Amino acid sequence: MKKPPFYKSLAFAFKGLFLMLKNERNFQIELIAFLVNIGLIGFFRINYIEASFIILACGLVLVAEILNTAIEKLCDFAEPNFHSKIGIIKDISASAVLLATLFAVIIGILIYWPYLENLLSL
Ligand SMILES: Nc1ncnc2c1ncn2[C@@H]1O[C@H](COP(=O)(O)OP(=O)(O)OP(=O)(O)O)[C@@H](O)[C@H]1O
Repeated sequence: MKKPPFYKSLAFAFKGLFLMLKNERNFQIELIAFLVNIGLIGFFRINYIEASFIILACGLVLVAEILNTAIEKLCDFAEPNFHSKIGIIKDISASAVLLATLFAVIIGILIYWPYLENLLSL
């Protein structure tokens, strides 16, 4: 099969992103969390390095959610009925999102804490 040109591959990827935005509730929530963080970065005037860590942590959660959704869809396609192996694959896939979220929360606490203390002590 002939490889599609680069711009078409890009268009397919954007189509995938659009489908995530339109159909996946968890992805929508995580995107809102990312936007809230962008607001907090502006509000607290967080420095560039710390802001980069927050953006990276949020980005990893979103990427993990996309991969988890792709694996879930592949599972549903391969085995539409209940199957214990499918359950294990889906649980492991979901654990990637959980772990990325836990690390993002830890990073958030470590970075925002001094700014919060500063705000509350004024
Ligand atoms: N075909 C299946 N066979 C066995 N267990 C399944 C199957 N489908 C789902 N499960 C179990 O139910 C859980 C939830 O699966 P589901 O596909 O609904 O994902 P989800 O986490 O609810 O994601 P989303 O909210 O994106 O749909 C899985 O982690 C798995 O434990």
